[in-house]
Amino acid sequence: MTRFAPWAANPERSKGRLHEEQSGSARGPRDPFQRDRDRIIHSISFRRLRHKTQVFLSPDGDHFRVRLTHSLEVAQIGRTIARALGLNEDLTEALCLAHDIGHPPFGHAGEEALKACLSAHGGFDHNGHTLRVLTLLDSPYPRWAGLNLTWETLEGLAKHNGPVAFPGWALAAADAQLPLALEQWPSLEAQVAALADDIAYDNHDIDDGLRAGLLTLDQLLAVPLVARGWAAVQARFPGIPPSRLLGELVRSQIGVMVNDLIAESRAAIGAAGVGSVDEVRAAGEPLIRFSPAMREEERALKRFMYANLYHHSNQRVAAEAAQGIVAGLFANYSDDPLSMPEEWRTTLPDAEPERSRHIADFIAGMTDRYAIRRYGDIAGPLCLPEGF
Ligand SMILES: Nc1nc2c(ncn2[C@H]2C[C@H](O)[C@@H](COP(=O)(O)OP(=O)(O)OP(=O)(O)O)O2)c(=O)[nH]1
Repeated sequence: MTRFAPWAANPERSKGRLHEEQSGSARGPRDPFQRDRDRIIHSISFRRLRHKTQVFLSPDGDHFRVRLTHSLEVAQIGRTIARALGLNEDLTEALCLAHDIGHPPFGHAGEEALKACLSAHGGFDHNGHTLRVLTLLDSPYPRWAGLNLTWETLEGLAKHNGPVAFPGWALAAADAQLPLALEQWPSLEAQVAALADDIAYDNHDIDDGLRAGLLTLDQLLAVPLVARGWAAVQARFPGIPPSRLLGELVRSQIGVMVNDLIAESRAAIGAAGVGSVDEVRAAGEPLIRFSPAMREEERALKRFMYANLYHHSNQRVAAEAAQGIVAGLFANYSDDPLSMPEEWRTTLPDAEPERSRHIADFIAGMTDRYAIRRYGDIAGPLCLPEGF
């Protein structure tokens, strides 16, 4: 008897890997999606996420999220939703853990800078770069480049934001290697990973924003979802000082969003009558979703967070400095490739666009602190603005 609902991705029916591998029990009794999850956890690019920006650049404070802790929180939320809906938890977890592996140093600021550096050579985006890292750059195996993940894991990462009409350079290259049906919706496991991502950062960014002193509770109460949650928390804990209730506010808001998503998605799956993952892909709409009311409230929360935290003046100044570092590294390595480490300079292609892409691959793999160090080697000691 199968352990999964009929609409779940079933490892026994995986479409397989680009390079055939011997099955067998030599590496433990694990199915293909468990092995993908484990490959990601053991990869160098996953470990580097511990020093990559989530919101706060190269944070000094040990309590702020970075891409690694964010990915772990996404995976926790994703597994909860997957289990409630009878989905494959291992595939969901693999997708949640890997979804940000393509992020360059300094988060969105670093991404914008690399996009500009590569504007004449196909651009840069972190989702496409995730595929490039996992299919080409991170290569721990003797016989092929990349982690040789299953089709389902690559599909889910390629379509993290749904069907892709116009794949960017890196995604198109991965799709040419192993066609990923980019025009279709991905599995429900991938759809869960995408919304678990939103639930995680909507909430942990509130927590970090308050901790950093860039957000205040009074400001946040202008957001209807938060105001309702705060009233409920206060009613449950009368007489407790507000500072002791902030953690409870964030915790309970995650629960409210997760419960809404599970109820709405269960109803959507039932109404669509899908009986297989192929029918999920052909459904023509996402079946993992918030209720219309929660979707509106979540969008309002995001608008608030962009205006008040992500684009806060402190953040903007720090982001400009980060962009200067990434652009400076790119310009330096373009002019003087010999200043790259041996493994990068000896494999540098002569012709464009491969040459610039190679330099961008090196920079995108850097952690925040490594990028700061390399830039310091080139430009001398750095005076970084507040917010770094
Ligand atoms: N400091 C700062 N953080 C930002 C900015 N834009 C987004 N973030 C943060 C907020 C969230 O913690 C996180 C969301 O970005 P992600 O790359 O993880 O997700 P996004 O929805 O942008 O793309 P994705 O779903 O991965 O395709 O990054 C920004 O302009 N400045």
